[in-house]
Amino acid sequence: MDPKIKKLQERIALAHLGGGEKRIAKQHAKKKLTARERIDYLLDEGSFEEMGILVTHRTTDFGMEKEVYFGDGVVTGYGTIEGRLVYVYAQDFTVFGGALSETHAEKICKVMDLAMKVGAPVIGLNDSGGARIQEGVRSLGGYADIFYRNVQSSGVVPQISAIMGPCAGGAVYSPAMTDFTIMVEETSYMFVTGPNVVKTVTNEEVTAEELGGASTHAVKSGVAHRTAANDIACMEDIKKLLSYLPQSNREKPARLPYELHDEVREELTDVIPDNPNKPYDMHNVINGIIDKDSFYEIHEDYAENIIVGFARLAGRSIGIIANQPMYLAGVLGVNSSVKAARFVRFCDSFNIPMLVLEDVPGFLPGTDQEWNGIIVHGSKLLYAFCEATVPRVTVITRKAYGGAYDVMNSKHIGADFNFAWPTAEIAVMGAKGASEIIFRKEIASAEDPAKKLAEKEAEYAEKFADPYSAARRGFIDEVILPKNTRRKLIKAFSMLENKEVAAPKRKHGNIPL
Ligand SMILES: CCC(=O)SCCNC(=O)CCNC(=O)[C@H](O)C(C)(C)COP(=O)(O)OP(=O)(O)OC[C@H]1O[C@@H](n2cnc3c(N)ncnc32)[C@H](O)[C@@H]1OP(=O)(O)O
Repeated sequence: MDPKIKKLQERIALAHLGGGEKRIAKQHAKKKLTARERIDYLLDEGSFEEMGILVTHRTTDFGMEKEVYFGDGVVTGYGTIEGRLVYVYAQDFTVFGGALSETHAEKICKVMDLAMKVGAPVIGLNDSGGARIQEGVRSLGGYADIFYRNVQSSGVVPQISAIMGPCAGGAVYSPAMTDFTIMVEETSYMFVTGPNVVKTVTNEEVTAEELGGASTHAVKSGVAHRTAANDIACMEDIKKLLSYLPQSNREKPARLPYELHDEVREELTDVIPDNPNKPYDMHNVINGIIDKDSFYEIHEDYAENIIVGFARLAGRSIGIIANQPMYLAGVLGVNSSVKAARFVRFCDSFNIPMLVLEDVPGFLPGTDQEWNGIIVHGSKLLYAFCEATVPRVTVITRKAYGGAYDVMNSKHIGADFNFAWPTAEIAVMGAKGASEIIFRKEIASAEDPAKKLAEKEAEYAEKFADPYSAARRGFIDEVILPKNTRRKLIKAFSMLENKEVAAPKRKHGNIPL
């Protein structure tokens, strides 16, 4: 063989070996795939084109010149998923524990820059011990170069992070600034400071899993949008998520071919209980409206009083934001407001129409909420809806009370089409609370105050606990039968297909943070 060709082939073979067979075996023993195996599962077969396979680090401190690996601990390049272009980087834990060096960061930045120029998603498969300790500040600079690009790319191309091993210290901020973070159960963790530092500083004893494992971040902090049982499930999940998204903010999401045959859904007729205080599962409403089995939920186990996720409606990708009466009666709180606001902004950035399903008795009262800033956090959701210019449709299924009525995509803040079911109650507050305030004196001076309260409650409910007062003013465009909701929404979103809104000229708004 030509020695020049042999030299190239040897280098490529070495690059494919990463940190060597022993370290690969260690990675497998931890039930983790290697960087290259992950890319193989993620991309269409044979579509991966690697970039920078021969890059090596430039460090000579601490004897590093003797420890050099082709690729320098990260596999980068582009390929396709279901035929659509994506850029990918996968950190290779077998090389210096996937630690990020100056050159490792340069490789990541290169694909991020290309993604911006071309307009295609970036997928980061993170598995790293953090900053390459031997490189000091050069490694920190590399992180900052990535953070800067995360922000420049935000709202331009979708960015998805999979956490498939350690992710600690400053390294956590790149995934946090991407659009979606999916964590692999039991083999991944994310924290700013690990259990040892926590013990030293606060004397708290906590395991890495408790502090920053997948379930902690999916349930308690909301840092993880989804979790996956293992590496392969994680790759499948990324593919599914991408199917709802456009390539960039310059496009609309792809519409799947769909033959209409099931627009009337009788199962929605009885979904609302007779007793207005009885909970029901809003998932039943969602599934009663969307294309079969198309709901992809985000933050499923976090702030469960609101549901957000993607779905398809006659093949069209939509974002759904829905109050969940099963949890805290569907009230808006600090966490649910932030969860929904972030999702609304994502949908708006990427031209994904939004459907709001509303059953909200108001904001969660209490010192905990007030002291944790419900005023600021609740206003994030209001702000996010107000600035959204994508097609926006609301269906009020039951309660729409108080300020929460305004916030949940009311007509007043720019919604395009607002439907209500006959079971809707659109009012300042529930009939009991309202009667206790406005008829206080009458009730107190009555012979039987409880009876009087019940009478007044019924009177108030009769007057306001329905959709008609709002419909008379045009705040509701149409009161519809639940079974026709799907049909009405398909038509409304189709009518809104070419919606355009000219935004005022400004650098950016100042969303309350
Ligand atoms: C932006 C600011 C930051 O990132 S500050 C955070 C800096 N990073 C750290 O403090 C984490 C240091 N590493 C660790 O604690 C452990 O290696 C972790 C990540 C927990 C993994 O443990 P374990 O699965 O047992 O693997 P291990 O320790 O045997 O490591 C595998 C090989 O990787 C290396 N490694 C690891 N981290 C780094 C790093 N940050 N810089 C350079 N090398 C690193 C280890 O030395 C080890 O190498 P080798 O395979 O034994 O040759």
